[in-house]
Amino acid sequence: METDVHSLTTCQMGLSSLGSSAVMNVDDEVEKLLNGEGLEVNKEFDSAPAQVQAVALRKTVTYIVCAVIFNEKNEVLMVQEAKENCYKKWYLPAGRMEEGESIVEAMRREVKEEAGYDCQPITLVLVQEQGPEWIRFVFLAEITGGSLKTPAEADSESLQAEWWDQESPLTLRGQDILRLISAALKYREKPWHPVANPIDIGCHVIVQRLLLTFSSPDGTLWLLLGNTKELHLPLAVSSKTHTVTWAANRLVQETMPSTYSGLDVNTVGILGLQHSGREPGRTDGLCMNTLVTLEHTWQGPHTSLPPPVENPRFQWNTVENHRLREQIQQRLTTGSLLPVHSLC
Ligand SMILES: CC(C)=CCC/C(C)=C/CC/C(C)=C/COP(=O)(O)OP(=O)(O)O
Ligand SMILES: [Mg+2]
Repeated sequence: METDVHSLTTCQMGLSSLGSSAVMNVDDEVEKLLNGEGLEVNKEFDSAPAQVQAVALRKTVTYIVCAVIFNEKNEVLMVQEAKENCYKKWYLPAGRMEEGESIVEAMRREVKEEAGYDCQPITLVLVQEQGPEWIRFVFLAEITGGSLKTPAEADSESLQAEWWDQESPLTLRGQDILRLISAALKYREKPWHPVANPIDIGCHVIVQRLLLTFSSPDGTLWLLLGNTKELHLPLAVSSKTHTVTWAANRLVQETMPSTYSGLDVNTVGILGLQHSGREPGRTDGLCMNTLVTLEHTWQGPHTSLPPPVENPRFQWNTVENHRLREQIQQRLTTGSLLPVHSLC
């Protein structure tokens, strides 16, 4: 027990109170992420599967983009599919990202091809993932030009587009889009998280940068930091066999193995999503900057403190900078973050 207390006392030196450049670096990283900015992805990861290979679009990863666009009557833009397996069924403008595209370019291309309109993103409203093989990016977007695709313009991309009042009967290609429409409508009615559009920073793998927090009952806020070279927010690479957000669990498992089974790791949402697809095979990855909470699943004598770190490459630090602490706590209590749904 003494070891625990000692290690925690050592760690109670706060970010700012240390005053070193290493700590300033973390404050700086946190500040940028809270502002929705990105950070370059260092190639040295803090947690990764045994083999880390660059992901390749359409080979090891499929990104799907999807747009929810409303008109002034709150009708939603729908497209009638031309593909054999869903012929004449209706869906949101959506499709697979192509090599060399950014996420926004892919979304705009799909809307143009399938619905006839030019558009621009308002914000991402939802990211869904089924592990690193399938990730779907859902935008709330608005029209900037073009015209509704008519049946006379039918081609292999779609048969036509229409505005749907969401009540008239319509044969849908999949019920999955109802959740996407609701997410976009909720944001349109009340923008409940800051605008979150992709940040143009390339990465070769699918990785999470973690703002991994522990909150003590007295209001102390702790961050788990990597300490190799300089203190930094940990980077956890996803593995093929799990959901993308499971990488946070692996990092906790590796860092606090004795207590892991009594801990709850919860990815609350995304602060920013980094991607640049310009160099196929080299920048097909992405980095999700996520806000994650760690909690004890039961309450006991020592559960007001973060679980002891058993791996020398990591440490807990308290957030001493008041402004940063309040901002993180506010984002945690209001849940004002881009949601990420892990579907398997
Ligand atoms: C993470 C997650 C929810 C993944 C599953 C998404 C999903 C329902 C995939 C199946 C359908 C699919 C491949 C849509 C792509 O759009 P499309 O078939 O319209 O592609 P295209 O326009 O490029 O032909
Ligand atoms: Mg499509």
